Amino acid sequence: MAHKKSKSKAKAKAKHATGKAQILFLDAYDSFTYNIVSVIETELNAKVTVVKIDADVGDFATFVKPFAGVIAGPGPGHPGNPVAVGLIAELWKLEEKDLLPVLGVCLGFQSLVLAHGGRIEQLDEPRHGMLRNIRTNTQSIYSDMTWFQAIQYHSLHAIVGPWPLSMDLQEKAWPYPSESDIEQLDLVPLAWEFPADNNPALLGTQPMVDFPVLMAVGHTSRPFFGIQYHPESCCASVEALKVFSGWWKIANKWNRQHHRYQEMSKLQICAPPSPTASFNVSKIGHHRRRLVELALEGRIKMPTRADAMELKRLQQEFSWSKARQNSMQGVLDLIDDFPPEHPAPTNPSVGRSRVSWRAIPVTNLNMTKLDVPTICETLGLHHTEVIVLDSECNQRPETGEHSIIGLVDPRSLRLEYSVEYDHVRCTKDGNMTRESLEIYDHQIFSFLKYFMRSCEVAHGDPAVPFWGGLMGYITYEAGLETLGLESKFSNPSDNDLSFVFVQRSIVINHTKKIVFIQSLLQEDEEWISSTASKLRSVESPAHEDVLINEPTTADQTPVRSSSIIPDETRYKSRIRQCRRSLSEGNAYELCLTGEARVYTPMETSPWTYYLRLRKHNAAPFGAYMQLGPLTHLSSSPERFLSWTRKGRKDVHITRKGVNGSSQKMIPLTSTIEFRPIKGTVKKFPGGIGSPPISLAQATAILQTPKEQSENLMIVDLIRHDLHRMVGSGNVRIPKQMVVEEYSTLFQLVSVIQGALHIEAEDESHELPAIDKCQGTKHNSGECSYNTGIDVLAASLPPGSMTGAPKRRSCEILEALTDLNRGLYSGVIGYMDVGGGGDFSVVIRSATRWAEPRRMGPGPGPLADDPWVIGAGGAVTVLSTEEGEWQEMLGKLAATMGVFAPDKDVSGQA
Ligand SMILES: C=C(O[C@@H]1C=C(C(=O)O)C=C[C@H]1O)C(=O)O
Ligand SMILES: NC(=O)CC[C@H](N)C(=O)O
Repeated sequence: MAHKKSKSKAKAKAKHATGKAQILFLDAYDSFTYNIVSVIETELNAKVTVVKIDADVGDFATFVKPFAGVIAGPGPGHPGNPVAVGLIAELWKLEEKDLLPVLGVCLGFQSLVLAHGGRIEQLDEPRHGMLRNIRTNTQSIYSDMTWFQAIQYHSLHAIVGPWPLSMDLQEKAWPYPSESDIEQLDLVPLAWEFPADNNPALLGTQPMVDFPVLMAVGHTSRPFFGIQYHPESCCASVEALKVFSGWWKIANKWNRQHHRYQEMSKLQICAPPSPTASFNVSKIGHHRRRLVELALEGRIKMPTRADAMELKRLQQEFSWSKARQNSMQGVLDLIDDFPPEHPAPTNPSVGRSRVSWRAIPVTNLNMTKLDVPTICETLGLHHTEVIVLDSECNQRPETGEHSIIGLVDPRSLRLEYSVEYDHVRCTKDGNMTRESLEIYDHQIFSFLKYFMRSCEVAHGDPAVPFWGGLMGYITYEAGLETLGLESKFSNPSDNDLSFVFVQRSIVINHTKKIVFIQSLLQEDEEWISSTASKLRSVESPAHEDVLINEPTTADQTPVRSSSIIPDETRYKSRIRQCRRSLSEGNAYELCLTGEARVYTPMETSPWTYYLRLRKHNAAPFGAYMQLGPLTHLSSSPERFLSWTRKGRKDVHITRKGVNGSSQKMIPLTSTIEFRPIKGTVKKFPGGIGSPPISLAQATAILQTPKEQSENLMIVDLIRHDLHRMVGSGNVRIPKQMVVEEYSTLFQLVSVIQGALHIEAEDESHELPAIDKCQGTKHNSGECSYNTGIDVLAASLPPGSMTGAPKRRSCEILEALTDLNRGLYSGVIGYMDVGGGGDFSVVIRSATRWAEPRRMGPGPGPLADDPWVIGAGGAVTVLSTEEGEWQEMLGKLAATMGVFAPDKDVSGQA
């Protein structure tokens, strides 16, 4: 009894201030890291600290001491490459006295094997996103598990002892190896993938190897384990997850036996700053600011554990926060008439301004032709600067309910940014000021978050997704910057991000047939009324059934144009290079793209091309954008990311007060949604005009391992991006791999949603727990909160346009290109003053930039500036050169067709 008591005391001590055991995750820049973190935090009730493999952690043995265990994560590259594994290799060098339990996953597993006398070889047929039956020896980390299904993401495989086993050995009874084999080895196999367990009926394909592949090992004397597969993938069986609790049980036992808990409980975790921390805008919230003020005035002592360093840090943040407030005040002053009295950025709930709006039901107006083109043409918007997010065509309730027309005029405030500079250009009426990003952590998204927070508006109609706010675009290169990568090529226009503050807008609800005319300007009744009466004057067409598909000027045939498409030989050679990278284990999927250029004569207006595009290639995320040097026509089927305005959902979270008491609160929640597309089938295999294939035929093609694995990899990548921002256990997949039909293609679509709990710092009446403030130092970021803008910044560029793992994929693709992607592969959309946002992926689109010589005020692009049309597709190890080339051409054709090219000059782009 006495023995039992002391044991539980030790256990309790092991738990740190959060009351949870601490696990270290060494992240090898993978795109599945936070999916594993989520499983561990939810299944093991532990707190995970994520540290990059190249972080500066000082003495490694000292650094790992406070942790109850380590996960050595998956990642790109070879385990023998010190750069690929970084700190993971240090685990195996720890002295006996410093040992602690480790679970290696994939790359981490391979590193474990390599460090203990095993070999690493390349598989002939790498498996990326493949479901496999895996058989265990039912012991060690697998007690009670005989077999399960898991996903594999590896090109390399590990070999220990005399294996790989030949086919005939596989027939022998488990367990392998024999006792005598074990004696000579440091590592014993714990799980295998046997070809016989993975027959073609399960896989829908031939088994890829004819020998068993090692799936897990355990060290014979040290607390080291490793698994080759991915149990955390959304397509793995629930059974597969048990390995984590199996490992945790052993880890706890080992820690107890080695009296680690007593020591751990005395130690502070000292990890480099968290990658999950949100941008600085909210880091110093209202109450913390007050706290610092009081401390500075000497009226309070900083609560326990807030030492002099912490106070100094807060003090600095405080002064930077003041600087940001001043800078933002200057920017807000540029906005006409809005808001009348700026709310203090730290307390936006005070003095929120109102949206003036008027809703006009189409039926009341007796108009049957109030479609997007008609509205634009009636109001004369089609030949001016304007942003039209057009979801009228091919609508699905979940994507195509609203269209948004944002009016732009010279008095509108524009915010522009280039990755080359550390400032935002704020332009109004042709006058430009530069706001330094230094006080925003050099982060444009931090500036945007602060800006949006500063002009938050309440009291609009909750049924309208956009009341006004920023509309515009973010290029692929601006996305690369968020990953810490630099593009070799600069954007021709100098704008990697461009938003306009839209104060007058028209939102059309296509399902309910209501038009909302809205203004953020004070006393803008006159504009609202005159717009309403212009729309009322639209005459009903004689035939009502031609609404969407027959826009007025769509069939005006454009005059001759010429085009350049990517060079076949070069593109195919790039496909081969992608496949080589995949085989070497440097990536799991790579979204390769090419670019076509179309030269059109001046006579045909961009609006005419847009009308043709929306007619012939209708899509839920259509867009027409005339903004400064840019003209953009889009028929994108793909939502990148949307987030709802924050609202109270019926979820309770427990929050710790300063005095240690815990309180239940209903958090403000924003629902985040990603809608990636991966998997494409042409609808007209014999060319446009030929007989289409049916949905059932397309589904049969899209339900093959090639297409499904392509989609799965991106779903897992997005789950990771989202888990990282919304926290463990807050991500779900309401739709997985559903076939959707579009004008010229069938696509495989998944929907991933996350619940982002926004800590209501401003609304709460108590000081935030200082514990949480310190949390930012080690990974929690809990004292501030993330918003949709943080999720946007943390998820660019769109995973479906990069491949996985994202960062390494971008590097590989960058080396394979000789052009920047610009707006293609970027995103366009809006951030609403009410707090929501929605962005689509820029694909199936055409973009025309004015040459730099004509930049600045003046006309937009001229006719001799080419339309740039990007297209591509995901290359996996199952891709063929011809298949990928054709897929890219198919996607190009859908957009290029609207320019009616009569002359193709191949070979230069
Ligand atoms: C690269 C493109 O599309 C991307 C690639 C897809 C695929 O590989 O199946 C599907 C949709 C997009 O995420 C493109 O349209 O140019
Ligand atoms: N998922 C991983 O960790 C992959 C490990 C290694 N790069 C491979 O491809 O085999």
